[in-house]
Amino acid sequence: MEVVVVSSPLAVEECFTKNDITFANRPKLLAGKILNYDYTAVGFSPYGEHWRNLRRLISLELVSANRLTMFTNIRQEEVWLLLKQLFQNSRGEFVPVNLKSKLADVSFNIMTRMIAGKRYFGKDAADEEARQFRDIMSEIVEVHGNSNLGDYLPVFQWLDIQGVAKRMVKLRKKMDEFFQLLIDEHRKTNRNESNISLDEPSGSNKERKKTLIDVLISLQETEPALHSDDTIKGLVLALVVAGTETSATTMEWAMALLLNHPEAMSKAVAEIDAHVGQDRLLDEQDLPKLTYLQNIINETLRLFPPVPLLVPHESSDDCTLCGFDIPRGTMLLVNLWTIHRDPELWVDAAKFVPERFETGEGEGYKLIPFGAGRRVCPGVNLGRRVMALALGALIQTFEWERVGKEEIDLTEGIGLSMPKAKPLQALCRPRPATTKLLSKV
Ligand code: HEM
Repeated sequence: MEVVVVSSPLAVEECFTKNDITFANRPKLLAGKILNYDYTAVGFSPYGEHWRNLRRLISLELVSANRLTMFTNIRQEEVWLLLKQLFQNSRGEFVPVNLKSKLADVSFNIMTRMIAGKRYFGKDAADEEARQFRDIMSEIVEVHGNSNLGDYLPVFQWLDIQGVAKRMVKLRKKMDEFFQLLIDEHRKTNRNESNISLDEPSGSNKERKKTLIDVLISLQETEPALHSDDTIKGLVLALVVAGTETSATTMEWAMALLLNHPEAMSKAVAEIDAHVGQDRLLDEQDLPKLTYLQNIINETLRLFPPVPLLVPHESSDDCTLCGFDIPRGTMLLVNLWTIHRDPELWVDAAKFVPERFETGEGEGYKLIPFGAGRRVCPGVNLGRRVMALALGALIQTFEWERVGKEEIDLTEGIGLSMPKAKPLQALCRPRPATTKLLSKV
């Protein structure tokens, strides 16, 4: 397979405007072939029209305005739980916090509660089911994080010298059984509870919740072909793979950058104090007013995009790109990392300057951390909400400091979504002005 790497905004624009239909496919990479093998509707699937069904389901059933509202309290509760834990640990003093794992817990628990009404991460998620899910997730991250040579050099496909294919086959079986049990459990509970309202907001962890799986099972009755168990499993897989690590790593990078730039942190705190105050916790309705906070997130996504080459695309037909002939079946990689740091496109490209977005510096195809065109990330609104809510709440209520005097090391590591090489540790203590507020959470 030929591979084309694009690293200029003009070429990106041509890919996702003139050639958007041609590049709407995904190549048959090993991860997609094996992990999604049985799931004919899976989003990452290159096959036929199936990805359209997955995107339709995500748009309508998870990230539509209605559904985002329905799941608001899950996002809010998970953020509050994090604040509560930090508050209890700190007892008013600066204490070290492993931010990487805390932010990952929030991100994963929000997603698994929306999907299945379950919390699988954190100290209180200690049962066997939670352990199994965490094992599956860490294995997915590991096998996806390491490139598979066979995807790029066909001779290695036969040899499987990295043993990736064997591991994936095993992992698929484990995952399939886990997700099937989850669906069966929901189906059984739904039968026993004849009158659950699907639009009723979800409650706390102890209550019966209306989850994405409930919604899909009910749709299965009316349109079985579009909502088979395989479709549901494929959707769950796509969401936990695509929608958790991405947000968690971005929040971790954002906190690392803020710790290295205390002036930006102070500005963000001042903005929150001005628009929200110190007598209540910020909520999602405050987010549109917090433009500096949004700029911090954009600047983080510019410097550390969690999907730095986008998910690979494939041409379904011959086409031309910037005057070059591109044959059908070519893999397209978009090098966002290079575009986002190109000194020809950005002033002080390597520096963390959230203010640059106040003057419209990121317009056009220069900043595309969520991709573009018809395969653009469908979770952009959800991801942005979760990140802004969690970061805003952490900044509003705690003072943050580096563990040592030296700057936080910003070296990138290897993983599913460009993680920090060294997990972020920081010191935090409640802000005097918000201690009373925290004690009520
Ligand atoms: C910081 C947060 C996130 C970032 C930076 C991000 C980024 C991306 C990127 C770059 C792509 C590939 C686009 C392309 O190939 O053109 C993508 C695809 C995808 N994202 Fe996200 N994403 C984030 C959060 C989420 C969330 C919260 C969800 C959950 C709904 C999600 C679900 C997906 C899915 C299902 C796809 C595959 C779409 C397809 O193949 O048609 N993402 N994301």
